[in-house]
Amino acid sequence: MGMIQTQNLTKKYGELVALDHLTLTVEEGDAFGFLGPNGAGKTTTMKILSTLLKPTWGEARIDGLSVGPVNAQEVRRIIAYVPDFFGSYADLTVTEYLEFFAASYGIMGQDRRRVIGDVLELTDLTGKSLSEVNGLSRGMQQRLSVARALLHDPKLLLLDEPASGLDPRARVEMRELLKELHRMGKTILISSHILPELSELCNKFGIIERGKLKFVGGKDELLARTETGGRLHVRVAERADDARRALAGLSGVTGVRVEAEGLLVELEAHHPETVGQIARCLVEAGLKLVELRREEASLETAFMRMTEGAVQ
Ligand SMILES: Nc1ncnc2c1ncn2[C@@H]1O[C@H](COP(=O)(O)OP(=O)(O)OP(=O)(O)O)[C@@H](O)[C@H]1O
Repeated sequence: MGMIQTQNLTKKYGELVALDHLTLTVEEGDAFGFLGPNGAGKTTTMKILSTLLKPTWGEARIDGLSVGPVNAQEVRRIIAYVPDFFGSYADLTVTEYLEFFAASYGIMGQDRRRVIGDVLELTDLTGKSLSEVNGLSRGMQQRLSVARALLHDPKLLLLDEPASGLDPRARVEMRELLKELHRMGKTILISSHILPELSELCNKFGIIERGKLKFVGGKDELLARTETGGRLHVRVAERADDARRALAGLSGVTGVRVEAEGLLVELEAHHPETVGQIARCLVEAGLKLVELRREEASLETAFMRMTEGAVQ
């Protein structure tokens, strides 16, 4: 049984079909990257899953429970929704803000103090507990949103573009936090329109465009679906020229260039086994392999091809 299961989930805003028969399963423990251009239907999906919006048609289940008015309270106990905006909270301090939400979940007294201490530590905000929420940086506000979402110890986190508007350092901090939550066993559904943003965290991806699911699968499957294979960065301890000669003859390799950082290997098509063949070839040639890395940009290309850049 999946942690999230949708069946023909459809949402219309008047004539506009924002979500078109979305059938999707996210297993318990997955970090699922939900990708799509602006207006694809990601927020609509998350809002339906978090009981905030009624579908026009179709069904969604969370941990086996049908999402709807009957189970709304139970579903809300299982999930946490982190929207892509942070509201304004007058002059509340970080602790007051968390106390407010903890109280709304019925967490009281000693428990409340302990839980708030725990989520502040996890999100690295302990030092900010007395600061005013409105004075925090955008990165800290996003982490505080996650802290708030964790108060009731949900099984499933629904995160709508949590990295949007963050500077590079804050993005890294957010990513590390989400990786930690995944390691702790939380199931994560995270949306973004930037693929490299998710490629490190997620074990599964779904691509949505104009409300329709275009693809579901792992990173390798995503790459395999595209026409060109992409590029690999290969570094050997020494004798880069010998490595170039050895790899140039390999089937599936269309070009090898020696660059300042190492070798750039162009592949005809992506097969997961090509990477293994390259490693074996270098080792058999007596070369010391230091690094073998797929160029992330090729994932970006995969995404562009898959969605054809069409936006509503
Ligand atoms: N309340 C609404 N009324 C009318 N149309 C809406 C409403 N909410 C969303 N839409 C439309 O539905 C479509 C899907 O929107 P949605 O916000 O789900 O997309 P998204 O993938 O989350 O995009 P973004 O990356 O921009 O947040 C868009 O065309 C949007 O304009």
